[in-house]
Amino acid sequence: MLSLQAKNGDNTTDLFFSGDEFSFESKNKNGVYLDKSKGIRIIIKALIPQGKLVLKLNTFSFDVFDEEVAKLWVENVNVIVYKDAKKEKKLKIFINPFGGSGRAVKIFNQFVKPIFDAARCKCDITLTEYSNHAKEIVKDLDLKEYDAIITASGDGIVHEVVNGLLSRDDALDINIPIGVIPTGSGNGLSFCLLGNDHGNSVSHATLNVIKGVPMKIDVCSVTQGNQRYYSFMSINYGVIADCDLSTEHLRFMKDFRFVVGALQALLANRRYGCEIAVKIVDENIEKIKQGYRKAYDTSTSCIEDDRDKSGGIKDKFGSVNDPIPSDWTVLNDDVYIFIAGKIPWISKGQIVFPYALPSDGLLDLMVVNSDKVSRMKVASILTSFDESSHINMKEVNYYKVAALRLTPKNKNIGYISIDGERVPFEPFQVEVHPKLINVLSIDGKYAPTNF
Ligand SMILES: Nc1ncnc2c1ncn2[C@@H]1O[C@H](COP(=O)(O)OP(=O)(O)OP(=O)(O)O)[C@@H](O)[C@H]1O
Repeated sequence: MLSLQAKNGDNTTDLFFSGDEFSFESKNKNGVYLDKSKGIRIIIKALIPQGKLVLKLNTFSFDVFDEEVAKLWVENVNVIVYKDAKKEKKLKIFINPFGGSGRAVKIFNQFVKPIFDAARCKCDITLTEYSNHAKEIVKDLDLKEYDAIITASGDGIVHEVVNGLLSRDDALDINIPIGVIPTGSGNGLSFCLLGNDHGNSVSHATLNVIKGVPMKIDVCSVTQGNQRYYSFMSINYGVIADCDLSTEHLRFMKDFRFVVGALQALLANRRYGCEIAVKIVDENIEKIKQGYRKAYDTSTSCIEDDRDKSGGIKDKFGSVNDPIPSDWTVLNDDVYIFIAGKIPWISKGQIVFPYALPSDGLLDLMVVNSDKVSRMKVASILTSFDESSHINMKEVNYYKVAALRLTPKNKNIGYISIDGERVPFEPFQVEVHPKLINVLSIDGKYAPTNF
């Protein structure tokens, strides 16, 4: 990232330059001033790669003697740098001071804020004070005041922001994008946007916010009892839900807590009884793989948004309280793993759904039945997500579905989680709503999963 300033008398000129890693700012009266006859000094603030994982903010300057040439150069560079992205964004930022290992505020002030300042973004910051605080604020936020809502947190605050936006009366007309700065322990959405190497890098994530444009993504509606939740990431029952929710007290371990959770669940030999009913669209893994590749290469994954916008968000398959539609398939087995999701990564190195697409109108579902599967095999499935080799294992059932319902059978064995947040241990139904939310993305895609 570069930040340029040019000064000529007291008039500042908007100067921006960058290749892939640059953005700019013009300078105020404190900038170094060269007399007009001597030219213009251009100050460049650049995000320079430092090693593989971090971008570091540096400042350079050079003098230009012809003001017109300087302006032209800067204007052209500006177009290259920002492309369609809005410059100097006004950001509503939520920081969860207790997310991840509890260092979000320090990380934000030290590494994120200086980059936003260099790019002249305006930051309106709220430190979340309790669970659902961000959701409450977003529900009543004057969205016209901002260009994006940013979470400096894990996926929990993203979930709150999504739910806050979609519980508004104007939910179907909302275009404000969400940007993510990964300071939580999971950070699944950040990995989807930035890939495995940079998903935990706050400097890359900040650059993604600065230079990102809105990208539409699907969101799932989940009905449970008389409640409705929205899920952008995953819905979990079985070992993976246990990994997350039984280890909340181990947050200091960062993502290693998920390993501890898996060991606990397997040693306890828990079986998770349930009935799963699904509206299957595809269950042939080769066809699913080809569909993903084609959609990814040609960017044709988006289904048309032809929803009727009157009367808010409507579930076309009804709710969990309705009879199961007759064309759904009922899988009546106990499971070790049940996870349905809309995004490839659920946390660092955990590419559970390598064929998930942001806006194909479908949910990816993975089920591992507990019949005839050893605990060793479950352990090997859980440790295969980094290379997504689980999709080739015969014990793993991978589906593309439009909707599903899960009814737990054994009372209170395990947890049910939506985007990592615990919900009551009761039946739930999920369906996908295409293109409901925008996220900021530089290239309009999730990172490739390469599998
Ligand atoms: N001040 C607060 N006190 C207690 N809980 C909070 C506070 N602010 C937010 N929360 C809750 O903390 C939970 C976790 O938030 P967040 O996603 O930021 O971190 P994380 O759990 O470390 O990351 P991940 O969800 O990816 O594992 C959310 O459910 C949110 O509602």
